[in-house]
Amino acid sequence: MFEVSELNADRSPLSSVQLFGAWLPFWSKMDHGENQAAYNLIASSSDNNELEDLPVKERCFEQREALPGEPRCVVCGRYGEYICDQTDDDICSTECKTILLARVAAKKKPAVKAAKRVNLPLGDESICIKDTNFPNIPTLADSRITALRSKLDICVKGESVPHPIMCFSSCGLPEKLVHNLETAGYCMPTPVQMQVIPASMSNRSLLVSADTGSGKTASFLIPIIAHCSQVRSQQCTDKQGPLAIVLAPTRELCQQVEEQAKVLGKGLPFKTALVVGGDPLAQQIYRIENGIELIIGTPGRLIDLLMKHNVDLSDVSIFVLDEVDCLLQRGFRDQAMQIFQSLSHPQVMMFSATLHSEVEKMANSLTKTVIRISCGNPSRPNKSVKQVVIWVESKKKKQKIFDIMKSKQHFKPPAVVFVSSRVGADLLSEAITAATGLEVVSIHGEKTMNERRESLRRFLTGEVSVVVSTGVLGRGMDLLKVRQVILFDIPNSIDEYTHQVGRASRMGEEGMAIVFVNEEDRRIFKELVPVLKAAGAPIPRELANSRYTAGVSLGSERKRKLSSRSHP
Ligand SMILES: Nc1ncnc2c1ncn2[C@@H]1O[C@H](COP(=O)(O)OP(=O)(O)OP(=O)(O)O)[C@@H](O)[C@H]1O
Repeated sequence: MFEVSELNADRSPLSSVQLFGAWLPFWSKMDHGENQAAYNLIASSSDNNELEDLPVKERCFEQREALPGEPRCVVCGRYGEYICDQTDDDICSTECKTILLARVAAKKKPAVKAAKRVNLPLGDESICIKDTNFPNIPTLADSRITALRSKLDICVKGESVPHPIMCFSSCGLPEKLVHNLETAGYCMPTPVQMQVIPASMSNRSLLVSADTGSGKTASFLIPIIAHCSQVRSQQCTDKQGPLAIVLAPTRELCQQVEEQAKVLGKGLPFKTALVVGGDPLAQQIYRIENGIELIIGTPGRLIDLLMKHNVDLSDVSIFVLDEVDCLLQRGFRDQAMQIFQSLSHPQVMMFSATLHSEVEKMANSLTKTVIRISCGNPSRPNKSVKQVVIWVESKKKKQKIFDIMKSKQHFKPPAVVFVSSRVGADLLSEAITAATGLEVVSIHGEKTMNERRESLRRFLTGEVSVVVSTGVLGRGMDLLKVRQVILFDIPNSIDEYTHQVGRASRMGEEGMAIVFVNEEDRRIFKELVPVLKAAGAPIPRELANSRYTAGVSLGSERKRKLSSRSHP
Protein backbone atom coordinates (compact mmCIF):
# COMPACT_ATOMS: atom_id res chain seq x y z
CA MET A 1 0.00 0.00 0.00
CA PHE A 2 1.26 3.50 -0.59
CA GLU A 3 0.68 6.75 1.20
CA VAL A 4 -0.47 10.04 -0.28
CA SER A 5 3.00 11.39 0.22
CA GLU A 6 4.35 8.72 -2.12
CA LEU A 7 2.16 9.94 -4.88
CA ASN A 8 2.61 12.87 -7.08
CA ALA A 9 -0.81 14.46 -6.72
CA ASP A 10 -0.15 17.64 -8.65
CA ARG A 11 -2.46 16.72 -11.49
CA SER A 12 -5.67 18.60 -11.16
CA PRO A 13 -8.59 16.24 -10.74
CA LEU A 14 -11.82 17.36 -12.40
CA SER A 15 -14.98 17.56 -10.42
CA SER A 16 -17.30 16.17 -13.11
CA VAL A 17 -16.36 12.55 -12.82
CA GLN A 18 -17.02 10.14 -15.65
CA LEU A 19 -16.86 6.70 -14.20
CA PHE A 20 -17.45 3.61 -16.33
CA GLY A 21 -17.17 5.65 -19.52
CA ALA A 22 -16.39 2.44 -21.35
CA TRP A 23 -19.85 1.08 -20.62
CA LEU A 24 -21.76 4.13 -21.75
CA PRO A 25 -23.67 2.02 -24.28
CA PHE A 26 -25.22 0.23 -21.29
CA TRP A 27 -25.69 3.46 -19.47
CA SER A 28 -26.83 5.60 -22.35
CA LYS A 29 -30.46 4.83 -21.67
CA MET A 30 -30.16 6.64 -18.34
CA ASP A 31 -31.08 10.27 -18.32
CA HIS A 32 -28.45 12.81 -17.37
CA GLY A 33 -29.56 12.95 -13.76
CA GLU A 34 -29.29 9.20 -13.40
CA ASN A 35 -25.86 9.19 -14.99
CA GLN A 36 -24.67 11.90 -12.70
CA ALA A 37 -26.03 10.06 -9.71
CA ALA A 38 -24.27 6.92 -10.88
CA TYR A 39 -21.01 8.74 -11.33
CA ASN A 40 -21.36 10.30 -7.95
CA LEU A 41 -22.15 7.01 -6.36
CA ILE A 42 -18.61 5.78 -6.09
CA ALA A 43 -16.63 8.95 -6.59
CA SER A 44 -16.30 11.33 -3.74
CA SER A 45 -16.79 14.93 -4.80
CA SER A 46 -13.48 16.63 -5.46
CA ASP A 47 -12.32 20.15 -5.02
CA ASN A 48 -9.52 21.21 -7.33
CA ASN A 49 -7.89 23.46 -4.76
CA GLU A 50 -7.74 21.03 -1.88
CA LEU A 51 -5.73 18.17 -3.26
CA GLU A 52 -3.99 17.40 -0.01
CA ASP A 53 -7.33 16.72 1.68
CA LEU A 54 -8.51 14.30 -0.97
CA PRO A 55 -8.29 10.66 -0.05
CA VAL A 56 -6.19 8.60 -2.43
CA LYS A 57 -8.42 6.61 -4.70
CA GLU A 58 -8.16 3.03 -3.56
CA ARG A 59 -10.02 1.12 -6.22
CA CYS A 60 -9.57 1.55 -9.92
CA PHE A 61 -13.26 2.09 -10.56
CA GLU A 62 -13.29 5.07 -8.20
CA GLN A 63 -11.16 6.88 -10.73
CA ARG A 64 -12.69 8.75 -13.66
CA GLU A 65 -11.93 8.17 -17.34
CA ALA A 66 -8.98 10.13 -18.77
CA LEU A 67 -9.82 13.11 -20.94
CA PRO A 68 -7.93 13.62 -24.23
CA GLY A 69 -4.34 14.61 -23.53
CA GLU A 70 -4.42 13.56 -19.89
CA PRO A 71 -2.09 10.88 -18.47
CA ARG A 72 -3.56 7.40 -18.44
CA CYS A 73 -3.13 4.65 -15.90
CA VAL A 74 -0.75 2.06 -17.37
CA VAL A 75 -2.90 -0.73 -15.94
CA CYS A 76 -6.49 0.19 -16.68
CA GLY A 77 -6.31 3.29 -18.89
CA ARG A 78 -8.31 5.56 -16.55
CA TYR A 79 -7.06 9.00 -15.47
CA GLY A 80 -3.45 8.56 -14.25
CA GLU A 81 -3.89 10.88 -11.31
CA TYR A 82 -0.81 9.56 -9.49
CA ILE A 83 2.71 8.46 -10.28
CA CYS A 84 3.93 5.17 -8.88
CA ASP A 85 6.92 5.92 -6.67
CA GLN A 86 8.61 2.66 -7.63
CA THR A 87 8.23 2.60 -11.40
CA ASP A 88 7.41 6.23 -12.27
CA ASP A 89 4.38 5.03 -14.26
CA ASP A 90 1.06 6.86 -14.33
CA ILE A 91 -1.54 5.08 -12.25
CA CYS A 92 -5.06 5.81 -11.12
CA SER A 93 -5.36 4.17 -7.69
CA THR A 94 -3.73 1.99 -5.06
CA GLU A 95 -5.40 -1.01 -6.69
CA CYS A 96 -3.64 -0.42 -9.98
CA LYS A 97 -0.38 0.30 -8.25
CA THR A 98 -0.60 -3.10 -6.54
CA ILE A 99 -1.36 -4.74 -9.88
CA LEU A 100 1.45 -2.87 -11.60
CA LEU A 101 3.97 -3.94 -8.99
CA ALA A 102 2.70 -7.52 -9.11
CA ARG A 103 3.18 -7.49 -12.89
CA VAL A 104 6.66 -6.13 -12.56
CA ALA A 105 7.47 -8.80 -9.99
CA ALA A 106 5.84 -11.50 -12.14
CA LYS A 107 8.00 -10.56 -15.11
CA LYS A 108 11.01 -11.52 -13.05
CA LYS A 109 9.50 -14.93 -12.29
CA PRO A 110 9.49 -17.78 -14.84
CA ALA A 111 5.74 -18.41 -14.75
CA VAL A 112 2.67 -16.45 -13.70
CA LYS A 113 0.61 -18.08 -11.07
CA ALA A 114 -3.15 -18.14 -11.66
CA ALA A 115 -5.67 -17.70 -8.88
CA LYS A 116 -5.90 -20.80 -6.77
CA ARG A 117 -8.92 -22.95 -7.50
CA VAL A 118 -10.16 -24.94 -4.58
CA ASN A 119 -12.09 -28.07 -5.37
CA LEU A 120 -14.80 -28.27 -2.80
CA PRO A 121 -17.15 -31.04 -1.90
CA LEU A 122 -20.56 -30.34 -3.42
CA GLY A 123 -22.65 -28.24 -1.10
CA ASP A 124 -19.91 -26.22 0.52
CA GLU A 125 -20.51 -22.64 -0.45
CA SER A 126 -18.54 -20.59 1.98
CA ILE A 127 -15.36 -20.37 -0.04
CA CYS A 128 -14.10 -17.28 -1.77
CA ILE A 129 -10.81 -17.37 -3.64
CA LYS A 130 -8.14 -15.25 -2.10
CA ASP A 131 -6.20 -13.63 -4.84
CA THR A 132 -2.69 -14.59 -3.89
CA ASN A 133 -1.15 -12.37 -6.54
CA PHE A 134 -2.79 -9.20 -5.32
CA PRO A 135 -3.44 -9.63 -1.62
CA ASN A 136 -3.33 -5.92 -0.91
CA ILE A 137 -6.27 -4.86 -3.03
CA PRO A 138 -8.63 -3.14 -0.61
CA THR A 139 -12.16 -4.50 -0.45
CA LEU A 140 -15.29 -2.38 -0.51
CA ALA A 141 -17.80 -2.25 2.28
CA ASP A 142 -20.89 -4.39 1.66
CA SER A 143 -23.11 -1.32 1.37
CA ARG A 144 -20.97 0.03 -1.48
CA ILE A 145 -21.01 -3.33 -3.22
CA THR A 146 -24.80 -3.34 -3.02
CA ALA A 147 -24.94 0.17 -4.44
CA LEU A 148 -22.49 -0.75 -7.17
CA ARG A 149 -24.49 -3.83 -8.16
CA SER A 150 -27.65 -1.85 -8.25
CA LYS A 151 -26.12 0.82 -10.49
CA LEU A 152 -24.78 -1.84 -12.84
CA ASP A 153 -28.17 -3.59 -12.87
CA ILE A 154 -26.72 -6.73 -11.32
CA CYS A 155 -28.94 -8.82 -9.05
CA VAL A 156 -27.57 -11.78 -7.12
CA LYS A 157 -29.25 -14.47 -5.04
CA GLY A 158 -27.29 -16.91 -2.92
CA GLU A 159 -25.03 -17.01 0.07
CA SER A 160 -21.66 -15.27 0.25
CA VAL A 161 -21.68 -14.22 -3.38
CA PRO A 162 -18.19 -12.99 -4.31
CA HIS A 163 -17.89 -9.27 -5.00
CA PRO A 164 -17.86 -8.04 -8.59
CA ILE A 165 -14.51 -7.19 -10.14
CA MET A 166 -13.92 -3.97 -12.02
CA CYS A 167 -11.01 -4.97 -14.22
CA PHE A 168 -9.77 -8.25 -15.65
CA SER A 169 -6.43 -7.94 -13.98
CA SER A 170 -7.86 -7.86 -10.48
CA CYS A 171 -8.80 -11.51 -10.04
CA GLY A 172 -5.60 -13.36 -10.66
CA LEU A 173 -6.10 -14.41 -14.27
CA PRO A 174 -2.98 -15.64 -16.05
CA GLU A 175 -1.09 -12.69 -17.47
CA LYS A 176 -1.28 -14.11 -20.99
CA LEU A 177 -5.06 -14.30 -20.74
CA VAL A 178 -5.25 -10.66 -19.62
CA HIS A 179 -3.03 -9.80 -22.57
CA ASN A 180 -5.30 -11.76 -24.95
CA LEU A 181 -8.32 -9.90 -23.59
CA GLU A 182 -6.61 -6.58 -24.24
CA THR A 183 -5.67 -7.67 -27.76
CA ALA A 184 -9.30 -8.68 -28.40
CA GLY A 185 -10.31 -5.14 -27.41
CA TYR A 186 -11.84 -6.13 -24.08
CA CYS A 187 -10.69 -3.08 -22.10
CA MET A 188 -12.87 -3.80 -19.11
CA PRO A 189 -15.40 -6.45 -18.13
CA THR A 190 -19.06 -5.98 -18.99
CA PRO A 191 -21.44 -6.02 -15.99
CA VAL A 192 -22.25 -9.71 -16.42
CA GLN A 193 -18.54 -10.53 -16.59
CA MET A 194 -17.84 -8.38 -13.51
CA GLN A 195 -20.07 -10.62 -11.43
CA VAL A 196 -19.81 -14.00 -13.14
CA ILE A 197 -16.00 -14.23 -13.37
CA PRO A 198 -15.26 -13.92 -9.62
CA ALA A 199 -18.27 -16.11 -8.73
CA SER A 200 -17.13 -18.75 -11.17
CA MET A 201 -13.51 -18.59 -10.04
CA SER A 202 -14.65 -19.35 -6.52
CA ASN A 203 -15.99 -22.66 -7.80
CA ARG A 204 -19.66 -21.84 -7.39
CA SER A 205 -22.38 -23.20 -9.63
CA LEU A 206 -24.25 -20.40 -11.40
CA LEU A 207 -27.51 -19.72 -13.16
CA VAL A 208 -27.09 -16.51 -15.14
CA SER A 209 -29.52 -14.45 -17.16
CA ALA A 210 -28.38 -11.31 -18.97
CA ASP A 211 -29.41 -9.36 -22.04
CA THR A 212 -28.58 -10.64 -25.50
CA GLY A 213 -25.21 -9.33 -26.66
CA SER A 214 -23.96 -8.50 -23.16
CA GLY A 215 -20.84 -10.71 -23.13
CA LYS A 216 -22.04 -13.91 -21.45
CA THR A 217 -19.77 -16.11 -23.58
CA ALA A 218 -16.54 -14.57 -22.32
CA SER A 219 -17.92 -14.65 -18.79
CA PHE A 220 -17.71 -18.45 -18.82
CA LEU A 221 -14.75 -18.83 -21.18
CA ILE A 222 -12.41 -16.66 -19.09
CA PRO A 223 -12.72 -18.77 -15.90
CA ILE A 224 -12.51 -21.98 -17.97
CA ILE A 225 -9.30 -20.87 -19.67
CA ALA A 226 -7.80 -19.72 -16.36
CA HIS A 227 -8.66 -23.06 -14.76
CA CYS A 228 -7.36 -25.21 -17.63
CA SER A 229 -4.17 -23.24 -17.91
CA GLN A 230 -3.54 -23.50 -14.18
CA VAL A 231 -4.22 -27.25 -14.03
CA ARG A 232 -1.96 -27.99 -16.97
CA SER A 233 0.88 -25.83 -15.77
CA GLN A 234 0.87 -27.55 -12.36
CA GLN A 235 0.26 -31.07 -13.62
CA CYS A 236 3.02 -33.63 -13.24
CA THR A 237 1.40 -36.47 -15.24
CA ASP A 238 0.92 -36.41 -19.01
CA LYS A 239 -2.83 -37.02 -18.59
CA GLN A 240 -4.61 -34.87 -21.16
CA GLY A 241 -8.30 -35.66 -20.71
CA PRO A 242 -10.79 -32.80 -21.04
CA LEU A 243 -11.17 -30.46 -18.05
CA ALA A 244 -14.35 -28.65 -19.11
CA ILE A 245 -17.38 -29.13 -21.36
CA VAL A 246 -19.56 -26.44 -22.93
CA LEU A 247 -22.89 -27.53 -24.43
CA ALA A 248 -24.81 -25.30 -26.85
CA PRO A 249 -27.87 -26.07 -28.95
CA THR A 250 -26.61 -25.35 -32.48
CA ARG A 251 -23.53 -26.22 -34.48
CA GLU A 252 -22.97 -22.60 -35.49
CA LEU A 253 -23.06 -21.45 -31.90
CA CYS A 254 -20.60 -24.17 -30.83
CA GLN A 255 -18.27 -23.13 -33.62
CA GLN A 256 -18.52 -19.49 -32.59
CA VAL A 257 -17.81 -20.32 -28.93
CA GLU A 258 -14.80 -22.38 -30.00
CA GLU A 259 -13.45 -19.50 -32.12
CA GLN A 260 -13.75 -17.11 -29.19
CA ALA A 261 -12.12 -19.66 -26.85
CA LYS A 262 -9.17 -19.96 -29.23
CA VAL A 263 -8.70 -16.21 -29.39
CA LEU A 264 -8.78 -15.82 -25.61
CA GLY A 265 -6.71 -18.93 -24.88
CA LYS A 266 -3.98 -18.24 -27.42
CA GLY A 267 -0.48 -19.02 -26.18
CA LEU A 268 -1.77 -20.87 -23.10
CA PRO A 269 -1.88 -24.62 -22.50
CA PHE A 270 -5.46 -24.68 -23.73
CA LYS A 271 -6.77 -26.69 -26.66
CA THR A 272 -10.34 -27.22 -27.77
CA ALA A 273 -12.36 -29.89 -29.57
CA LEU A 274 -15.51 -29.06 -31.50
CA VAL A 275 -17.98 -31.94 -31.30
CA VAL A 276 -20.93 -31.18 -33.58
CA GLY A 277 -22.97 -33.19 -36.04
CA GLY A 278 -22.20 -32.91 -39.73
CA ASP A 279 -18.43 -33.13 -39.24
CA PRO A 280 -16.69 -36.53 -39.31
CA LEU A 281 -16.82 -38.24 -35.91
CA ALA A 282 -13.45 -39.92 -36.42
CA GLN A 283 -11.67 -36.58 -36.63
CA GLN A 284 -13.34 -35.37 -33.45
CA ILE A 285 -12.30 -38.53 -31.60
CA TYR A 286 -8.75 -38.20 -32.92
CA ARG A 287 -8.53 -34.64 -31.68
CA ILE A 288 -9.76 -35.55 -28.20
CA GLU A 289 -7.37 -38.50 -28.02
CA ASN A 290 -4.48 -36.19 -28.77
CA GLY A 291 -5.19 -34.15 -25.70
CA ILE A 292 -7.47 -31.18 -25.28
CA GLU A 293 -8.74 -29.11 -22.37
CA LEU A 294 -12.22 -28.03 -23.48
CA ILE A 295 -14.95 -29.85 -25.44
CA ILE A 296 -17.57 -27.62 -27.05
CA GLY A 297 -20.45 -29.55 -28.51
CA THR A 298 -24.08 -30.10 -29.27
CA PRO A 299 -25.72 -32.65 -26.94
CA GLY A 300 -26.68 -35.18 -29.63
CA ARG A 301 -23.25 -35.51 -31.20
CA LEU A 302 -21.46 -35.52 -27.88
CA ILE A 303 -23.64 -38.39 -26.60
CA ASP A 304 -23.00 -40.22 -29.85
CA LEU A 305 -19.26 -39.77 -29.45
CA LEU A 306 -19.27 -40.79 -25.79
CA MET A 307 -21.25 -43.94 -26.57
CA LYS A 308 -18.99 -45.01 -29.41
CA HIS A 309 -15.74 -44.09 -27.83
CA ASN A 310 -14.33 -44.29 -24.36
CA VAL A 311 -13.44 -40.73 -23.37
CA ASP A 312 -12.10 -40.23 -19.84
CA LEU A 313 -14.29 -37.52 -18.32
CA SER A 314 -13.00 -37.93 -14.78
CA ASP A 315 -11.13 -34.61 -14.83
CA VAL A 316 -14.04 -32.55 -16.15
CA SER A 317 -14.76 -30.13 -13.35
CA ILE A 318 -16.66 -27.40 -15.24
CA PHE A 319 -19.87 -28.04 -17.15
CA VAL A 320 -21.48 -25.12 -19.01
CA LEU A 321 -24.97 -25.09 -20.49
CA ASP A 322 -25.14 -22.12 -22.86
CA GLU A 323 -28.74 -21.25 -23.81
CA VAL A 324 -29.75 -23.41 -20.87
CA ASP A 325 -33.50 -22.87 -21.29
CA CYS A 326 -33.24 -24.36 -24.76
CA LEU A 327 -30.99 -27.22 -23.61
CA LEU A 328 -33.40 -28.15 -20.84
CA GLN A 329 -36.35 -28.34 -23.20
CA ARG A 330 -37.68 -31.63 -24.46
CA GLY A 331 -35.48 -32.83 -27.28
CA PHE A 332 -32.23 -31.81 -25.65
CA ARG A 333 -32.95 -32.35 -21.96
CA ASP A 334 -32.35 -36.12 -21.79
CA GLN A 335 -29.08 -35.85 -23.68
CA ALA A 336 -27.86 -32.93 -21.58
CA MET A 337 -28.77 -34.83 -18.40
CA GLN A 338 -27.03 -37.97 -19.61
CA ILE A 339 -23.82 -36.01 -20.19
CA PHE A 340 -24.14 -34.33 -16.80
CA GLN A 341 -24.59 -37.71 -15.09
CA SER A 342 -21.39 -39.02 -16.61
CA LEU A 343 -19.43 -36.29 -14.77
CA SER A 344 -18.51 -36.38 -11.12
CA HIS A 345 -19.89 -33.32 -9.33
CA PRO A 346 -18.74 -30.64 -11.72
CA GLN A 347 -19.22 -26.93 -11.18
CA VAL A 348 -22.27 -26.18 -13.35
CA MET A 349 -22.70 -22.82 -15.08
CA MET A 350 -25.92 -22.08 -16.95
CA PHE A 351 -26.59 -19.07 -19.16
CA SER A 352 -29.38 -17.55 -21.20
CA ALA A 353 -31.01 -14.23 -22.01
CA THR A 354 -34.34 -15.86 -21.23
CA LEU A 355 -34.94 -17.78 -18.02
CA HIS A 356 -38.18 -18.72 -16.34
CA SER A 357 -39.14 -20.40 -13.12
CA GLU A 358 -39.45 -23.89 -14.66
CA VAL A 359 -35.89 -23.67 -15.94
CA GLU A 360 -34.77 -22.42 -12.55
CA LYS A 361 -36.38 -25.43 -10.91
CA MET A 362 -34.67 -27.81 -13.29
CA ALA A 363 -31.37 -26.00 -12.90
CA ASN A 364 -31.62 -26.24 -9.12
CA SER A 365 -32.21 -29.96 -9.40
CA LEU A 366 -28.94 -30.32 -11.35
CA THR A 367 -26.80 -28.90 -8.60
CA LYS A 368 -27.37 -27.59 -5.11
CA THR A 369 -26.48 -24.14 -3.83
CA VAL A 370 -26.60 -22.38 -7.16
CA ILE A 371 -25.90 -18.64 -7.24
CA ARG A 372 -28.50 -16.83 -9.32
CA ILE A 373 -27.16 -13.82 -11.23
CA SER A 374 -29.27 -11.56 -13.36
CA CYS A 375 -27.98 -8.53 -15.29
CA GLY A 376 -29.82 -5.85 -17.19
CA ASN A 377 -33.31 -6.63 -18.39
CA PRO A 378 -33.28 -10.31 -19.32
CA SER A 379 -36.28 -12.10 -20.82
CA ARG A 380 -37.12 -8.89 -22.69
CA PRO A 381 -35.79 -7.83 -26.09
CA ASN A 382 -32.62 -5.80 -25.78
CA LYS A 383 -33.48 -2.13 -25.22
CA SER A 384 -31.02 -1.08 -27.90
CA VAL A 385 -33.15 -2.69 -30.60
CA LYS A 386 -36.02 -0.67 -31.98
CA GLN A 387 -38.96 -3.00 -32.67
CA VAL A 388 -41.08 -2.07 -35.68
CA VAL A 389 -44.10 -4.33 -35.97
CA ILE A 390 -45.99 -4.29 -39.28
CA TRP A 391 -49.31 -5.98 -39.87
CA VAL A 392 -48.94 -7.84 -43.19
CA GLU A 393 -51.25 -10.54 -44.54
CA SER A 394 -49.33 -13.71 -45.40
CA LYS A 395 -49.75 -13.45 -49.15
CA LYS A 396 -48.38 -9.92 -49.12
CA LYS A 397 -45.30 -10.63 -46.99
CA LYS A 398 -42.98 -11.30 -49.92
CA GLN A 399 -43.84 -8.06 -51.67
CA LYS A 400 -43.39 -6.21 -48.40
CA ILE A 401 -39.88 -7.56 -47.86
CA PHE A 402 -38.95 -6.78 -51.47
CA ASP A 403 -40.16 -3.19 -50.96
CA ILE A 404 -38.10 -2.87 -47.77
CA MET A 405 -34.98 -4.25 -49.42
CA LYS A 406 -35.34 -1.94 -52.40
CA SER A 407 -35.65 1.09 -50.16
CA LYS A 408 -32.40 2.87 -49.31
CA GLN A 409 -34.18 4.50 -46.42
CA HIS A 410 -35.45 1.30 -44.82
CA PHE A 411 -32.95 -1.39 -45.74
CA LYS A 412 -29.80 -1.39 -43.60
CA PRO A 413 -27.64 -4.36 -44.64
CA PRO A 414 -26.16 -6.69 -43.56
CA ALA A 415 -29.51 -8.12 -42.49
CA VAL A 416 -30.78 -11.42 -41.16
CA VAL A 417 -34.25 -12.62 -42.17
CA PHE A 418 -35.85 -15.20 -39.93
CA VAL A 419 -38.41 -17.65 -41.30
CA SER A 420 -40.18 -20.62 -39.77
CA SER A 421 -39.39 -23.42 -42.24
CA ARG A 422 -36.41 -24.84 -44.09
CA VAL A 423 -38.23 -24.83 -47.41
CA GLY A 424 -39.34 -21.28 -46.71
CA ALA A 425 -35.72 -20.22 -46.16
CA ASP A 426 -34.61 -21.53 -49.56
CA LEU A 427 -37.65 -20.22 -51.42
CA LEU A 428 -37.48 -16.76 -49.85
CA SER A 429 -33.75 -16.36 -50.46
CA GLU A 430 -34.23 -17.19 -54.14
CA ALA A 431 -37.25 -14.88 -54.39
CA ILE A 432 -35.34 -11.96 -52.83
CA THR A 433 -32.50 -12.40 -55.30
CA ALA A 434 -34.93 -12.55 -58.22
CA ALA A 435 -36.86 -9.48 -57.11
CA THR A 436 -34.05 -7.25 -55.88
CA GLY A 437 -30.84 -8.53 -57.43
CA LEU A 438 -29.28 -8.89 -53.98
CA GLU A 439 -27.11 -11.92 -53.33
CA VAL A 440 -28.68 -13.94 -50.55
CA VAL A 441 -27.73 -17.14 -48.74
CA SER A 442 -29.93 -19.40 -46.65
CA ILE A 443 -29.04 -21.43 -43.58
CA HIS A 444 -31.11 -24.20 -42.04
CA GLY A 445 -30.85 -27.67 -40.55
CA GLU A 446 -31.25 -29.57 -43.79
CA LYS A 447 -28.07 -28.19 -45.32
CA THR A 448 -24.77 -29.95 -44.85
CA MET A 449 -22.33 -28.60 -42.31
CA ASN A 450 -20.04 -27.45 -45.10
CA GLU A 451 -22.86 -25.57 -46.81
CA ARG A 452 -23.86 -23.93 -43.53
CA ARG A 453 -20.27 -22.93 -42.79
CA GLU A 454 -19.73 -21.54 -46.25
CA SER A 455 -22.98 -19.53 -46.20
CA LEU A 456 -22.15 -18.08 -42.81
CA ARG A 457 -18.61 -17.27 -43.92
CA ARG A 458 -19.89 -15.43 -47.00
CA PHE A 459 -22.34 -13.47 -44.90
CA LEU A 460 -19.89 -12.58 -42.13
CA THR A 461 -17.19 -11.50 -44.57
CA GLY A 462 -19.63 -9.23 -46.39
CA GLU A 463 -19.67 -11.19 -49.66
CA VAL A 464 -23.46 -11.35 -49.35
CA SER A 465 -25.57 -8.86 -47.49
CA VAL A 466 -28.60 -10.97 -46.56
CA VAL A 467 -28.98 -14.34 -44.88
CA VAL A 468 -32.35 -16.04 -44.61
CA SER A 469 -32.35 -18.46 -41.69
CA THR A 470 -34.57 -20.64 -39.61
CA GLY A 471 -34.08 -20.45 -35.84
CA VAL A 472 -30.58 -21.89 -36.38
CA LEU A 473 -29.06 -18.40 -36.21
CA GLY A 474 -31.63 -17.11 -33.73
CA ARG A 475 -29.80 -17.84 -30.49
CA GLY A 476 -26.37 -16.81 -29.34
CA MET A 477 -24.97 -15.88 -32.74
CA ASP A 478 -22.71 -12.86 -32.59
CA LEU A 479 -23.34 -11.41 -36.04
CA LEU A 480 -21.23 -8.38 -35.31
CA LYS A 481 -22.10 -5.96 -38.08
CA VAL A 482 -25.78 -6.84 -38.23
CA ARG A 483 -27.98 -3.95 -37.20
CA GLN A 484 -31.20 -5.08 -38.87
CA VAL A 485 -33.21 -8.27 -38.53
CA ILE A 486 -36.48 -8.98 -40.27
CA LEU A 487 -38.81 -11.50 -38.64
CA PHE A 488 -40.60 -12.58 -41.81
CA ASP A 489 -42.31 -15.30 -39.73
CA ILE A 490 -42.65 -14.49 -36.07
CA PRO A 491 -41.38 -17.44 -33.95
CA ASN A 492 -43.64 -19.58 -31.79
CA SER A 493 -42.53 -18.29 -28.43
CA ILE A 494 -41.77 -14.90 -26.99
CA ASP A 495 -38.40 -16.20 -25.80
CA GLU A 496 -37.31 -17.08 -29.33
CA TYR A 497 -38.62 -13.66 -30.37
CA THR A 498 -36.34 -12.05 -27.75
CA HIS A 499 -33.32 -13.98 -29.03
CA GLN A 500 -33.99 -13.28 -32.72
CA VAL A 501 -34.57 -9.58 -32.11
CA GLY A 502 -31.32 -9.59 -30.11
CA ARG A 503 -29.27 -10.42 -33.23
CA ALA A 504 -29.65 -6.76 -34.27
CA SER A 505 -27.54 -5.41 -31.41
CA ARG A 506 -24.30 -6.38 -29.69
CA MET A 507 -22.83 -4.57 -26.70
CA GLY A 508 -25.51 -1.90 -26.62
CA GLU A 509 -25.17 -0.79 -30.28
CA GLU A 510 -28.46 0.45 -31.72
CA GLY A 511 -30.31 -1.88 -34.07
CA MET A 512 -33.71 -2.47 -35.60
CA ALA A 513 -36.05 -5.45 -35.80
CA ILE A 514 -38.81 -5.33 -38.41
CA VAL A 515 -41.50 -7.83 -37.45
CA PHE A 516 -44.24 -9.06 -39.78
CA VAL A 517 -47.37 -10.12 -37.98
CA ASN A 518 -50.88 -11.15 -38.92
CA GLU A 519 -53.82 -13.12 -37.55
CA GLU A 520 -51.99 -16.43 -38.15
CA ASP A 521 -49.59 -15.44 -35.37
CA ARG A 522 -52.38 -15.09 -32.81
CA ARG A 523 -50.79 -17.71 -30.49
CA ILE A 524 -48.18 -15.14 -29.50
CA PHE A 525 -50.34 -11.96 -29.36
CA LYS A 526 -50.93 -12.02 -25.60
CA GLU A 527 -47.21 -12.19 -24.84
CA LEU A 528 -46.12 -9.94 -27.67
CA VAL A 529 -48.28 -6.95 -26.82
CA PRO A 530 -46.88 -6.35 -23.29
CA VAL A 531 -43.36 -6.74 -24.65
CA LEU A 532 -44.00 -4.07 -27.29
CA LYS A 533 -45.70 -1.86 -24.75
CA ALA A 534 -42.80 -2.11 -22.32
CA ALA A 535 -40.41 -1.12 -25.11
CA GLY A 536 -42.60 1.81 -26.16
CA ALA A 537 -42.95 0.29 -29.64
CA PRO A 538 -46.01 1.25 -31.68
CA ILE A 539 -48.63 -1.52 -31.76
CA PRO A 540 -50.44 -1.95 -35.10
CA ARG A 541 -54.17 -1.22 -34.87
CA GLU A 542 -55.10 -4.74 -36.03
CA LEU A 543 -52.97 -6.27 -33.30
CA ALA A 544 -54.27 -3.94 -30.62
CA ASN A 545 -57.89 -4.60 -31.65
CA SER A 546 -57.55 -8.35 -32.16
CA ARG A 547 -59.82 -10.51 -30.04
CA TYR A 548 -56.73 -12.62 -29.28
CA THR A 549 -55.25 -9.64 -27.52
CA ALA A 550 -58.36 -9.20 -25.36
CA GLY A 551 -57.60 -8.87 -21.68
CA VAL A 552 -54.14 -7.45 -22.26
CA SER A 553 -53.88 -3.92 -20.93
CA LEU A 554 -52.87 -1.55 -23.70
CA GLY A 555 -52.43 1.52 -21.56
CA SER A 556 -54.43 4.73 -21.40
CA GLU A 557 -53.73 5.88 -24.95
CA ARG A 558 -55.58 3.00 -26.54
CA LYS A 559 -58.42 3.19 -24.07
CA ARG A 560 -58.99 6.81 -24.99
CA LYS A 561 -58.97 6.04 -28.71
CA LEU A 562 -61.42 3.17 -28.33
CA SER A 563 -63.82 5.17 -26.23
CA SER A 564 -63.77 8.06 -28.68
CA ARG A 565 -64.66 5.61 -31.46
CA SER A 566 -67.45 3.98 -29.55
CA HIS A 567 -68.93 7.39 -28.68
CA PRO A 568 -68.60 9.40 -31.88
N1 LIG B 1 -15.47 -7.03 -22.08
C1 LIG B 1 -15.73 -6.88 -23.35
N2 LIG B 1 -15.29 -5.80 -24.02
C2 LIG B 1 -15.57 -5.63 -25.33
N3 LIG B 1 -16.29 -6.50 -26.08
C3 LIG B 1 -16.76 -7.59 -25.47
C4 LIG B 1 -16.51 -7.85 -24.09
N4 LIG B 1 -17.10 -9.01 -23.77
C5 LIG B 1 -17.70 -9.47 -24.88
N5 LIG B 1 -17.50 -8.64 -25.92
C6 LIG B 1 -18.03 -8.76 -27.29
O1 LIG B 1 -19.44 -8.54 -27.19
C7 LIG B 1 -20.13 -9.26 -28.19
C8 LIG B 1 -21.33 -9.98 -27.57
O2 LIG B 1 -20.89 -10.97 -26.66
P1 LIG B 1 -21.60 -12.38 -26.54
O3 LIG B 1 -21.78 -13.00 -27.89
O4 LIG B 1 -20.87 -13.16 -25.52
O5 LIG B 1 -23.02 -11.97 -25.99
P2 LIG B 1 -24.10 -12.87 -25.24
O6 LIG B 1 -24.42 -12.20 -23.96
O7 LIG B 1 -23.66 -14.29 -25.19
O8 LIG B 1 -25.33 -12.69 -26.22
P3 LIG B 1 -26.47 -13.73 -26.65
O9 LIG B 1 -27.43 -13.85 -25.51
O10 LIG B 1 -27.07 -13.08 -27.83
O11 LIG B 1 -25.80 -15.02 -26.94
C9 LIG B 1 -19.11 -10.18 -28.82
O12 LIG B 1 -18.73 -9.61 -30.05
C10 LIG B 1 -17.95 -10.17 -27.87
O13 LIG B 1 -16.72 -10.36 -28.53
